[in-house]
Amino acid sequence: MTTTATAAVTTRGLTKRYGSRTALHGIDLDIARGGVFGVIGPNGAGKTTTMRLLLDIIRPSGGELRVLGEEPRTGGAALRRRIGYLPGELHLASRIRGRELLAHYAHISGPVRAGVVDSLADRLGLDLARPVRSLSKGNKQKLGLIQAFMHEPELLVLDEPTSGLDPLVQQEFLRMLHEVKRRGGTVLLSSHVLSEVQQAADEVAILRAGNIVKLATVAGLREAAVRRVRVIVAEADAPALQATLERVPGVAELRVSGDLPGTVGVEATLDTHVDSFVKALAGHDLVDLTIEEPDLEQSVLAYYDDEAGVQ
Ligand SMILES: Nc1ncnc2c1ncn2[C@@H]1O[C@H](COP(=O)(O)OP(=O)(O)OP(=O)(O)O)[C@@H](O)[C@H]1O
Repeated sequence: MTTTATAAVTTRGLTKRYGSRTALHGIDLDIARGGVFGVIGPNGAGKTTTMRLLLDIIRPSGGELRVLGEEPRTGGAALRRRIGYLPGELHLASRIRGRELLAHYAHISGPVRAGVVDSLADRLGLDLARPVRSLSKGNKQKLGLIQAFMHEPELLVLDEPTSGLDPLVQQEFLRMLHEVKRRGGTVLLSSHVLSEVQQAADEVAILRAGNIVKLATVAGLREAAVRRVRVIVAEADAPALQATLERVPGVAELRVSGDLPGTVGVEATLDTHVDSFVKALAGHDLVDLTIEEPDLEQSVLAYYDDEAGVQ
């Protein structure tokens, strides 16, 4: 397999079968270093399976896989120390305190700089003196995040990282991701929640039933997403305006109405750049123009659909 020295993760034809069930149907991924890569998809899409393969918790049934230039199967403890991992399901039932548990993890993950654990606990609002088993779901998740981040690994693999976190803590988590990026680290995170991926990630893979159905930059998704536009035009000829706007590429659901005296109302959806639509209105006297934020959720959900084409 040809891998670039800079790739954080490369997979080719990565396949995973559990008995007769195929969870991953040969996926190809290239995750460059120094960015945040999001994997989204419905339940059972294969997000957790992909992450567990990267960590060598499970082994592929076929295909090839490199993580930080190494094969997870042979990378051993040395490779594991370069990665921070937050599993999707944390089982923390121990009587020991958070601080002791993190000290135990630090033996496995490798050196942790002085002050890092306290600083992370402070930022996330976690009391490290409490027994782990007495922590709420959200506080357990914070402990999981600290153990993933504390040794400042080159690659963070985070399975549903914000699950159970309140919005303020989520904001702090986003700042932590930006800091990882600034120091040249790479983050791979999975989520059900598009808004989270949208805020955090540069690129996304949409997984469905073990296949990648879309690979895109978040900026590209936004550009291709449908926006709703509303315009009020003064003193226009409604049928003529309708005819003009119908010819604009990417316009759909067009409604032109002259209900109010002296003005014409226009509503439409746009699935391309707003430029040609706005230019088609030039020469008219606009009373109001509203272009809504693109509805990314809607365009991503379309890929969850059975009809969506497989890339
Ligand atoms: N240990 C296992 N044994 C058998 N089948 C499994 C096992 N783990 C996962 N699967 C199956 O593999 C498929 C992918 O599961 P996976 O947990 O990777 O999906 P996911 O995208 O993480 O889903 P979710 O969003 O629900 O966490 C599913 O059909 C699941 O039932």
